[in-house]
Amino acid sequence: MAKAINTLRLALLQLKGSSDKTANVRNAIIKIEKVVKDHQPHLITLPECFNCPYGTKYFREYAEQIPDGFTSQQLSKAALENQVFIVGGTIPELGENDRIFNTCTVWAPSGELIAKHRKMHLFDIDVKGGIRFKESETLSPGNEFTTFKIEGRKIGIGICYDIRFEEMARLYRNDGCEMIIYPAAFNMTTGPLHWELLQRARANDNQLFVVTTSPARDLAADYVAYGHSMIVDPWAKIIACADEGEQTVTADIDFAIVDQVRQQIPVFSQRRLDLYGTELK
Ligand SMILES: O=C(O)CCC(=O)C(=O)O
Repeated sequence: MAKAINTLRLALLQLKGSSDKTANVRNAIIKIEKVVKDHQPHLITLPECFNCPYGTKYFREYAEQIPDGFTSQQLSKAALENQVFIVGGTIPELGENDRIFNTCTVWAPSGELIAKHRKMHLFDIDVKGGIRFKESETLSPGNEFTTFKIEGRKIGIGICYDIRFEEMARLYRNDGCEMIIYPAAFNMTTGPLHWELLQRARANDNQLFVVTTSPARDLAADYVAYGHSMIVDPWAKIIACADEGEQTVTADIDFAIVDQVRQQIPVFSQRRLDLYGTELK
């Protein structure tokens, strides 16, 4: 069996979106080409809803089939031409029975679709004086956990609100993941309160890397994203963080840190599984 790599170069593309799908996808492709030329990453991540405005009234109009739709085809081509893995943020997916999902695709350097995650926990909240959002008005939830391997390292995928559900992250840890990637778009109410906290909590609880990629903040948009795409290591240290604007963040992920933390603070083997547990149904 091939030996797992220790260092993974990661690039997060915090992209500014617009209502023009073709322009949004083209912007992503240009930024992919540039970061590959400048930094040669193994893996590139894109934001939640990077090809459309984030809002329930937009999802059906922008929805595409996967992998036959325009955005999938462009990401597949970009992965192949640039010889890079791409976690393609999310797009509204037109699925079976005319249902729409908020879906993340993962592309290998061969151009092949190697994983697809449909957001499991829909973002339905009503914070008085803050934000009301109800994805379930137009979206259906996914029912599958999603992992993929890159150079021998297992990575789990969640989407934005999924990060609030610690059981999901724990199940990924139980399954051997060393990183969880969440394309995400927090907002100006919950972002300042919970964005960093949740990432550091999931990283600390499960002793793995947590990676988020947000759209850039656009004060003119219906939904103003918080930005601050981030990489948190298994000690819960922030090792890279964007500001609010359109920005590319790169970092070398040292997987040896996963083993160090797990050996030095062995909470995983110290859990009282005789008294409690987190099980996949
Ligand atoms: O959980 C939050 O506060 C934000 C979640 C969100 O924006 C999303 O799921 O798209």
